Formats: sequence, structure tokens, C-alpha cells
Amino acid sequence: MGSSVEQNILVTGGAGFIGTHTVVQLLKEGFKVSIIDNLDNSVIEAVDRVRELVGPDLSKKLEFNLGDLRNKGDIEKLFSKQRFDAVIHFAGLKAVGESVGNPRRYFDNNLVGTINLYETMAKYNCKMMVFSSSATVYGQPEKIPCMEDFELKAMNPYGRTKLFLEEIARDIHGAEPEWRIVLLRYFNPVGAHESGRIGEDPKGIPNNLMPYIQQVAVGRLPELNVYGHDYPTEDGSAVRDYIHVMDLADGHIAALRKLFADPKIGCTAYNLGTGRGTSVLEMVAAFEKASGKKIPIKLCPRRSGDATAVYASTERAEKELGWK
Ligand SMILES: NC(=O)c1ccc[n+]([C@@H]2O[C@H](COP(=O)([O-])OP(=O)(O)OC[C@H]3O[C@@H](n4cnc5c(N)ncnc54)[C@H](O)[C@@H]3O)[C@@H](O)[C@H]2O)c1
Ligand SMILES: O=c1ccn([C@@H]2O[C@H](COP(=O)(O)OP(=O)(O)O[C@H]3O[C@H](CO)[C@@H](O)[C@H](O)[C@H]3O)[C@@H](O)[C@H]2O)c(=O)[nH]1
Repeated sequence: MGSSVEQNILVTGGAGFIGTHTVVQLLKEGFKVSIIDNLDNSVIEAVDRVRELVGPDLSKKLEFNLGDLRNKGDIEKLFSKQRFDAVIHFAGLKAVGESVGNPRRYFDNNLVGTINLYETMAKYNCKMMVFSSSATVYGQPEKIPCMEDFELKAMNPYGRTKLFLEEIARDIHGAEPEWRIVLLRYFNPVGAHESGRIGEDPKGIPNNLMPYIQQVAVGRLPELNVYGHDYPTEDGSAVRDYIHVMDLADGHIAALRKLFADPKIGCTAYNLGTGRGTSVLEMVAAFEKASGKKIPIKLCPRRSGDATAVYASTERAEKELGWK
């Protein structure tokens, strides 16, 4: 189904993991897309693969711009030559461990980059934004499932950049109510496009569970370290809400449609998760079953800063975005 009027969307960080999957869906839904990415954590081949997946016709509606949000001039260059109806803002750094060792890099990239983006959007009167937030803003929630109105607290510098950026969005909307901002709090994105042509391929040893399991499966790493087996959960391992990246991509389309359709949206946060908790050991078992490969594991102490169990309440996104 294409949209009736062709809307032009700026996608920051569109060459990355969630960005590429979302751009495929945007093009298929009839949007025109401009990506800005500095390729800090991605490669241009990923954009070539997006073109391959959508075919030559839809590819004509995709433009890639090499640029860095920390340079206001790079953003200005885009806005001065075309009008954007909305921005989907993925660009940012996301490695929790790295942010603890080098918080200034995170504040510079995530905060300065986003402030530059808001300034330029305001200048060109483009006041609709879908922002990549994270379940990390709930810290270790007192109750589960997490609901959007829970108290927010971040447990590391990366998480604090997401929390600050949510606060910045609420303040901007408070002062200038014409802004429409959707804050999407992703739970744990996993998986890849069904073609296998795009996906998550982190550089170096992965931090996240799913890419780590995959590398054990293909023999690149010998075994999976299971961090924590004495949590107060059914099997002792930690519980998360793993959401398929294509479902997440569709969540962005739903959020955009909501922005365009609802002048009263204001600045609203939505959880994007499945609403189901899965433990680390259950993930391993499910992967073994699906792949037919044995994943050797080693039970290790808890990883510092990890929460016991986090999963989403999906009610608000279901009710207001029509997304599940
Ligand atoms: N993947 C997750 O587990 C997860 C969970 C919650 C939230 N998020 C958030 O979602 C967003 C996208 O995550 P992802 O997994 O696709 O990450 P990713 O690293 O694959 O994609 C981010 C993209 O942004 C680009 N980028 C970074 N800084 C930039 C800058 N200053 N200027 C221009 N481009 C820049 C990178 O090169 C990369 O292509 C991030 O904001 C991340 O914090 C991710
Ligand atoms: O090699 C590994 C990697 C992870 N885990 C465990 O697996 C679970 C999930 O870990 P991970 O995949 O690293 O995700 P989270 O720590 O939940 O954090 C992710 O999900 C958050 C949103 O919920 C995002 O904000 C973060 O950026 C993103 O890394 C945790 O219990 C980890 O201890 C292991 O046991 N072994």
C-alpha cells in the first residue's frame, strides 16, 4: 500500500542495523527517503543492499548523504535543498561498555548531534520527529511489564544520553507545542530481513546476546558466556523482550502515520517490544532448535549493570499506533 501523497523523510543513521530495515519498509510504503550517516558503525554496502532489495524503481526514491550530525553544516546542506515532512532519528552511538569508559564521546555524538538536528529542523520549519529511545531509560524497573509512565532512570552514560534526549524532546515540545515527537523505546532488537541480505554484523566481538550466539554457531567464537545463573527467574538467567527488527521497522511506519494524522500527539513515548520475556537460556534453546546447531555455554557471574528482568507493556502502542 503506497501513501497517496509522496512524503519525504530524512533518516539519520539510515545505514545502520535498524535504519536499513526501516528504510526498506519506508520505500515499500511509498515514502521518499534521504539518509544521512557518517558510516561510523556501518558500511555503504548496506545501503547498496537496500537498493537491491527494493529494486531499481523504488531505489530512485532513496538518496544517501555522507555526513555527520555533529557538523551543523552537513545537516544544513540537506535542508537547504529539499523539504522534509519528518525525520526519523536513529543516528547515535549505542555501546554501553564503551560509554562508561568514554562518556564524552557519547555526549558529543548523541547530544550535540541531536541538538544540531533540532536547530536545523526548527530553522526549516520541519517539526515532526520519530526518535530512537530505548528500554534502557527504565533502568531496573520496580515492576514488569514496563509501562510508559514508569519512573525513568538510566544506569550508564549511554542510557543517560537517551534519557537526556527524551527530556530535551519534552522541553522543546513544552515551549513550542507545534512540534510532534514520538519517542520509541525499543526493547531488544534481533533478527534480520528475510532475504538475509541485510542484518546485524557488529565489528569485533559482539556485546549483545543474539550476535554473540550467531558467532558461536558459525564457529567464530568457541562458546557463549551466560552472564548470571542465580537471578530470581525461572531458570536463573536474565529475562529480556526480544523484538524482531522487521516488526520494529513497521513500528516506525506506524509512528510516522500517527505523527501525520494526529495534531494532538505532542511528545509521546511508546514501548516497542513483544510483551513477552525470554531468558538467556531459553534464547539459546530456541536458537539450537531453529538452527539444528549446538551452542556450547559457560555459566559466568552476572554482568555488572544488568537488570534481572525487563519486558514491555505493549498496550499503548497497540491502542494508539495500531502496532503489535
Ligand atoms: N540495537 C539496539 O539494541 C538498540 C536498542 C535500543 C535503542 N537503540 C537505538 O537505535 C538507534 C539505531 O540503533 P542501531 O542498532 O541501528 O545502531 P547502528 O550503530 O547499527 O546504527 C546507527 C547509525 O548511526 C550512524 N551514526 C552514528 N553517529 C552518527 C553521527 N554523528 N552522524 C551521522 N551518523 C551517525 C552510524 O554510522 C550507524 O550507521 C540508536 O540510536 C540506538 O541507540 C538501539
Ligand atoms: O554474551 C552475552 C551477551 C549477553 N548476555 C546476556 O543477555 C541479556 C541481554 O543482553 P544484551 O543483548 O547485551 O542486551 P541488553 O543488555 O538488554 O541491552 C540491549 O537492549 C537495551 C534495550 O533494552 C538497549 O538499550 C541496549 O543498547 C542493548 O544493548 C543480558 O542478560 C546479558 O547479560 C549473555 O549472557 N552473554
